[in-house]
Amino acid sequence: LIAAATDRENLSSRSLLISRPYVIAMASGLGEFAAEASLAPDLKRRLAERLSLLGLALLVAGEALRKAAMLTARRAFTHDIQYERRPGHELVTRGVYRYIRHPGYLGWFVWAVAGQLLLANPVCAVAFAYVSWRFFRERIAFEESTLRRMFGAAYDAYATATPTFASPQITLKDALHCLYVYE
Ligand SMILES: C[S@@+](CC[C@H](N)C(=O)[O-])C[C@H]1O[C@@H](n2cnc3c(N)ncnc32)[C@H](O)[C@@H]1O
Repeated sequence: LIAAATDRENLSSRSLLISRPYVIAMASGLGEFAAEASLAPDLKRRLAERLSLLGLALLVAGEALRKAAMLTARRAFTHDIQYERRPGHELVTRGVYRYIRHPGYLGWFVWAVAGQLLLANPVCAVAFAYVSWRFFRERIAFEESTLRRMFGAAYDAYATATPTFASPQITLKDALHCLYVYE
């Protein structure tokens, strides 16, 4: 509905973001839930008591952040990464984009992991976090190379002043190394 309201011209069934990897990921989540609930129901209940409320809160927060990003960027929030600057495509640095680069991706990331916490699925929660973090790290690196070409020094200044969550410069190995060194 928000995609229809903000960028009706480019609306298609692809706007629903339902791809093969997405269906496989969701099926894995349901599979883990069913397997654990039938093999170890008590453990699953205890896990759910600890994780489900947190999962629900994060699910709502992630979804709200993504919707806020779409409503802020409007027509700049295209489904596919743009290679060339379209007429009217301005650099968005207001609203949620003031606090973080790629709030839409962060919202999706939080929403995806939170769904698995809500289901009390430890294996899929870790797997979703790892796979989607890697995916966004690569996508952000590519998207930012196009944004730098389109907006030049203005994008450099924005990127210097505003952090992002899956920095193209930091790998998971680097992040774990920092945790190990500074713990
Ligand atoms: C699916 S949208 C995702 C937007 C952003 N990465 C986010 O997570 O909120 C992808 C399009 O957004 C555009 N885009 C990303 N950040 C932008 C910004 N700060 N200002 C203008 N356009 C942006 C890119 O050119 C790309 O075509």
